[in-house]
Amino acid sequence: MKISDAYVIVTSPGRNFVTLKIVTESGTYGIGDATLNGREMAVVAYLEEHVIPALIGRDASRIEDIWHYLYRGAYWRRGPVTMAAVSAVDLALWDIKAKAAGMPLYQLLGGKSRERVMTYAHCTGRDIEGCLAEVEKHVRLGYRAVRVQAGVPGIPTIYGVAKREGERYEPADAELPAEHVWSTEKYLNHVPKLFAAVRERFGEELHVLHDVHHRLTPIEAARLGKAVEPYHLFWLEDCVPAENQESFRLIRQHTTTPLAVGEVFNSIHDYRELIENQWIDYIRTPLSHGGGITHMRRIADLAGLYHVRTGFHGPTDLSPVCLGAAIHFDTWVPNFGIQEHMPHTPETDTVFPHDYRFEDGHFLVGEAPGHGVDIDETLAKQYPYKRASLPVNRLEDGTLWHW
Ligand SMILES: O=C(O)C(=O)C[C@H](O)[C@H](O)CO
Ligand SMILES: [Mg+2]
Repeated sequence: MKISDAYVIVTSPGRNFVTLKIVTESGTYGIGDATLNGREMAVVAYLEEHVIPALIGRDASRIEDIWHYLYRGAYWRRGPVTMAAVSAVDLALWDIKAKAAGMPLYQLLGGKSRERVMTYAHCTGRDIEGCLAEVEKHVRLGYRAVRVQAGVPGIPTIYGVAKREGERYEPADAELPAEHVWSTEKYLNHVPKLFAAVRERFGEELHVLHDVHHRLTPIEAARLGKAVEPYHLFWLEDCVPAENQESFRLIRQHTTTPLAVGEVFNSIHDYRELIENQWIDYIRTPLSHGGGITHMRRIADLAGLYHVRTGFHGPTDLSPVCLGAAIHFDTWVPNFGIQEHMPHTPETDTVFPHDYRFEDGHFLVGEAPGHGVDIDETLAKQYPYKRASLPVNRLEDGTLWHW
């Protein structure tokens, strides 16, 4: 199964996506997602200049060897650009292997551990009432789990909240980074009221999640975790920037609120202390940033030893290729927790035909050989790349903060 061709497709059906296609001599091909939101073209250059020339002629069935060849061969190791490129190759090769075996990917991984994959929806509002209206809508659509984010009085633009009621939230909305303003005190004083309102309106059973998006210090995160314990969140996500894994020791000492982390991680080494010390409850790294199936299953296995479960990142900036592969992984992985779901635009869904389905708050895996997602290359050409950046955050006095 020699690799005879490989190329990158950049398309922007509503937002930018980078897709790697690997073709073998027999004509069987696989595709992988290489999208790194706001830094897309860095991965394109990495793949075209450094990876594709080294792939041609290699045996596509040797996934493990190719993974180590690309990881060790770069010498520099890890990092989001390298790992997005390695992930795309890995996803495309698993797609090829499963197609060659005539099996859906979950079968190659070890078969089904569950019938369906629970997913959570994004519910956002300019204020608490607006957010509750979105929760109501999503509960009616069948979701058992919702992520709630609401505007905070005194903070003009905040992470996770769409500009207008009913609109989709898309953070990479400007060519150069938009500047937002952040106040920790205003946020901390307001946000527990949101969870109180959700519990009062929707009762105890609904799973409620929230993303702090890296904005607090450890002691502030501890205060928030403690304050929201009566509302028993499914998880509190990215409550602090997590480069310093040790900071989770302090948070954990103070609160029983479950913690999720890792959407910006790309290696098992980013997680080791967090998992081994049982400081977190959910791992968030998507397959397209964490080294593909080959590396993410090692992280999931390590996590499983410590009762830590998966809760893969699934915003619109990961393409349907990543989501499709994730649904296979979620269907197999023994320590599954939940899968994030932010629906793609109809244009994106047409550029990437797929066989996964959403039904009653869950994803159902498809039975097509491979990961079940393809790309319509002719249609993709109609949506050229547009530069788009994620925002930055400043404190009210102008100090640059975490976005
Ligand atoms: O979906 C989430 O949990 C996010 O935090 C989304 C991120 O802001 C987004 O992926 C940044 O590119
Ligand atoms: Mg997040």
